[in-house]
Parts: sequence; C-alpha cells; structure tokens
Amino acid sequence: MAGFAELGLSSWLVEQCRQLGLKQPTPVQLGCIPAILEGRDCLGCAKTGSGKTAAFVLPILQKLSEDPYGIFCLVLTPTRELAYQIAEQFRVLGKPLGLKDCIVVGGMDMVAQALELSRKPHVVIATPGRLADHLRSSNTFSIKKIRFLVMDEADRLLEQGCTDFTVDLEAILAAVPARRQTLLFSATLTDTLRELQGLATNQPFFWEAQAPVRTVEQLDQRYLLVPEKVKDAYLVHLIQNFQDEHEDWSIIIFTNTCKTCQVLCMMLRKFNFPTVALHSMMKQKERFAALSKFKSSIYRILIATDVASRGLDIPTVQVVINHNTPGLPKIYIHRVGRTARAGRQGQAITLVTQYDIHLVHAIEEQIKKKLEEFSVEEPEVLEILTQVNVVRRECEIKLEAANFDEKKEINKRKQMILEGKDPDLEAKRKAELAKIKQKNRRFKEKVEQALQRQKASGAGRRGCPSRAQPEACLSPAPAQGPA
Ligand SMILES: Nc1ncnc2c1ncn2[C@@H]1O[C@H](COP(=O)(O)OP(=O)(O)OP(=O)(O)O)[C@@H](O)[C@H]1O
Repeated sequence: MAGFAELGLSSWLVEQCRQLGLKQPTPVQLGCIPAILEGRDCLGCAKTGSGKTAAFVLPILQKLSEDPYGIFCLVLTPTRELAYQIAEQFRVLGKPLGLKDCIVVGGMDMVAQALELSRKPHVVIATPGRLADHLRSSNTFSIKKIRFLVMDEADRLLEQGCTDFTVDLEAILAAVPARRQTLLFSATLTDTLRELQGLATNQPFFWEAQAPVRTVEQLDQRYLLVPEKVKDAYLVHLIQNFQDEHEDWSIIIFTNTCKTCQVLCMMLRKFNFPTVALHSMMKQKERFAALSKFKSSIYRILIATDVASRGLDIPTVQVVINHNTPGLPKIYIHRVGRTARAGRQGQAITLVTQYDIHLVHAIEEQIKKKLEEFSVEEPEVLEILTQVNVVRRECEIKLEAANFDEKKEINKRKQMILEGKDPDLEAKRKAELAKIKQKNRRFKEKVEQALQRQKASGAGRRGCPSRAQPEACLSPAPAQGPA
C-alpha cells in the first residue's frame, strides 16, 4: 500500500504525519491527495472518522509551502467547534511552515477577528455567517486571491436546515476568485451532489468510498423500543449500567431540542452522572468550556443537540445514545459517527418510541444495515421509573422558572435584528407560511381520501367517476389547489 510519500507529499509533511502517528494514508486520503496536488477540484465522500480532514489539509499545506501568501485558503464549516478542530489540524501539521491561521466564528469578538484578518493569515477557517458579516462590514481584508476554497460538511452548508447558510454563502462566493481549487467533503455528500458539482467545475474529481454499508464496520448499532413516557428511565438505566461495567467510559447523548438537552443535563446531574450540555442556547465560551471538559474526561457524558452531530473528533467516545430517533437518516449517520472513529470500536443505541418505527426503517434503508435490538432488564427500569419522572419534572419546573423559553425567544429576535430582518415581519411571514402549508396539507388529504374512495368503489377506471362521487374527479382544479 502506498505511503504518504508515494502520494506526492514532501518529506517534511511525511515526517509531520509520522510524528502525529499517521502511518498509512486512509482510503479517502489515498484517493484525494494526488488529485488535489494535480490542481483538480475534489468532492470527497467517505464514512465518518475516516480522515477526511487530513485529506484536504495535507495537500493544501504542500501547495502553501511552495507559494506562501495570505490569504491562501478559506475553509468553511457549519459549526464553531468544528472550525477550532480544523484549525488545530492545520496548526499541528503545518507547524514547520510557521503557519498563520485565523478562526472566524460567531459568538467571539468581531473586532479582534477583523484585526487578525487584516494581518493576512495563510488560512482562514470560518462559519459562513460571521465571515459574511466581516465581508459586508469591513474592507481591511480580501479573499479575492485565495487559491483554495474548502467546504467541510459541504452538504450541511448547502441544505436549508434550521440554520440556513444560503445568503451568507452567496456573499462569500461572490467575494472569492473564479480561478481557485474547490474541495468539498462530507460523509453524506450524495444528497446535494448536483448543487455541489455546480461549485466544483475545475476537472472535478469525485471520490466515494465503495462499501455496502454506509456506517463503519466497527460500530455496533442497536435500537431500544421504549414507550415515550418512560424514555428517561431507560436512559438513566443505560448510563448506570454502562458506568457499572466500564472503568474508563464516555458517552455522547443526542437530543432534539435545546430545552430537552438542558433538562436532561440537569436531571442526569441529579443522579450524580458527570454530565455537561452543549447546545446553541449556551454562550460560546460555555460551549467551548463544556467541550473541553468532556474531551479531557472531567465529564464523562456530553449531552448535545445536533450542533455536535457533525465532525467532532473525540477518540474516547465509546457510546452514542440517540435520545430521540433522528428524523433524517443522514443526521443519524453523522450522530453515530461520533464513536467508532479511525478504526476503533463503538456502540450506538437509539431510543425508539411507538411513533418512530418508520424513521428506523428509513435509517436502515439508507445505511443498508438492520439495527439490532438492545435488551435491558425491564424490571430494573420499572424500579426507577417514578423517581426518574419526578426528578425530570422538578428540573423542568426549575428551567421554566429560569425563563428558558423566554430567553430563547429574545435570542431569536436578537439574531434576526443582527441579520437585518424585522422580527415582527418575520413572525407574520412565518404565520402566513404555516397557513399555506396547512392548506396544502388539507388539499393533499382531500386528494388522498378521494383516491381511496375511488379505489374502494371500484370506479378506478380511466376518466371521471360517476356523478355520485364528484369529489373523486382529480383533474386539476386550480381554484381548490394549494396557494
Ligand atoms: N492516516 C491516518 N492514520 C491514522 N489515523 C488517522 C489518519 N488520518 C486521520 N486520522 C485520525 O482519524 C480521526 C478522524 O479523522 P477526521 O476527523 O478527519 O474524520 P472525518 O472523516 O472528517 O470524520 P467526520 O465525517 O465525522 O467529520 C482523527 O483523530 C485523525 O487524527
């Protein structure tokens, strides 16, 4: 198998890899590094924890060493924590170059960032929102001459999720040169492949790991069917067992909202589990502190929203617990990918309620693997059920008293004002949108009912059915159609 030197990397970089314990290139590195060194755009799709970061950091550092200037490379990434992690890889691998990097993320001092940017760092690692803010408000730096544009977790940057990067990305893409190398990476690139191909047009090289299953082999994937109302008792039981059976352990638990994340964190602490929370309602400094305490094993449990589901590389994590079944298979893939990284073993347990079974089927179809059932001693869970529910309720009351929801609303309004939007107008727009959606839903239901009636009455022949069921005629009727 080819080593790093055979991929065309200089001896100083090969030595850096050796010092870091990277002996052999991983398949994604083997595939992508030569193409990037040749000057081609690259779309790299490989499983979580397979070394995608070094697959772009190494060739960029090589090119930078041949023609050093600032700003040479811009890396965009969806979360702040990930930006710091990528910067660290650049720093460690690029140490012999005296690499200057600059991290541009929200929640940190904007003036200090502007100053750093004006000093022409070699590499800028940014979240799109904050970088676009700098581009709009300052002319002390330029990204007009960058040689490399990297989009890590590229599909997330392009999709329109709860954080929509579209407007900011447009501003950034308008400010970078057309002649550049574009590198796009993710474990789930294929969903947005067409949009991504529009970005990488310079002899694009597409690399995808060929594997029958989309998650790593070392990952033991389980589900646990639990009634909604007793979910938390199962969670406490799982953690207790894990703590009893392992000496050195660490778990990430994913939840669907900031509020659940906060309540569960408080609850688990009441049971004396060393837990920290990570969600977007926390101040940035608190987020960094939480993550660093978890990384250094001061806390054994990190309870987080999907802000932590992508990219975070914490080798000690042995178990991922999904407190809610992810609504999208790709969210599942990224969440469970926080364990079993770089060849290590890991386990993922997804709590599934009676309402989520269809979501599990969708996940299994995407990952091309069946989840196995995780068995627990139910009497033991029942023993702690009342206590867990009482403690959870107490925590909820405490959080409500701290005006958590109100703070969330204020934060949202602040964010909109910062984005130049009118919060009241936005609320009106949202309400109108909800109305339209409801109308659409009703229309769809009507059509489905009509179809079913048509089927049941055996009148499913071509053309409009009998006069007795006029609503079953499904020819387009714009006046009734969705707005
Ligand atoms: N050639 C290599 N040999 C051994 N370990 C490696 C090698 N390349 C990278 N690693 C290690 O593998 C781990 C995972 O790498 P990385 O974070 O780049 O994964 P990824 O593919 O970006 O995952 P994700 O999709 O979750 O973001 C890191 O700890 C990294 O140091």
